Amino acid sequence: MTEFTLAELERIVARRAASGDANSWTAKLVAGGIGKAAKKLGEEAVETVIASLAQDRAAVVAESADLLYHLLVVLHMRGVALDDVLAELEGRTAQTGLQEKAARSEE
Ligand SMILES: N=c1c2ncn([C@@H]3O[C@H](COP(=O)(O)OP(=O)(O)OP(=O)(O)O)[C@@H](O)[C@H]3O)c2ncn1[C@@H]1O[C@H](COP(=O)(O)O)[C@@H](O)[C@H]1O
Repeated sequence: MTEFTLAELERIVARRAASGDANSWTAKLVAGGIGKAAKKLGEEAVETVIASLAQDRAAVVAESADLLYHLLVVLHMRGVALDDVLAELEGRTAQTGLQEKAARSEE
């Protein structure tokens, strides 16, 4: 299992966004503005849907990776931390009372 985390990718995105590096896709996306970045995110979402409907596992993995990366870029541009999203998800889990059950089933 990989040890790579979305938190790590979030930090990379922040670093590359600020780099101004002409070779950086992240810097290019950020320089293009939220409209273009959000449109790209939408395209990646659609490509993920198409891949999932085609039952193409490799494509689902690749498109999901594109989707998560572009989501992190848009979150960065909007000043939303990944932690805020995770806290929202955690809150929903707590609401349904499933958090403890999930933890127990791992024991
Ligand atoms: N995870 C990604 C990542 N996923 C996708 N992409 C880029 O997103 C771009 C768009 O993807 P597409 O599939 O749409 O490919 P495309 O050829 O541009 O297609 P179209 O424009 O024709 O639609 C491509 O240039 C991909 O390289 C990514 N670019 C960067 N990262 C991460 O960000 C880090 C920093 O990258 P740079 O900012 O480029 O230094 C990298 O080390 C990676 O960890």
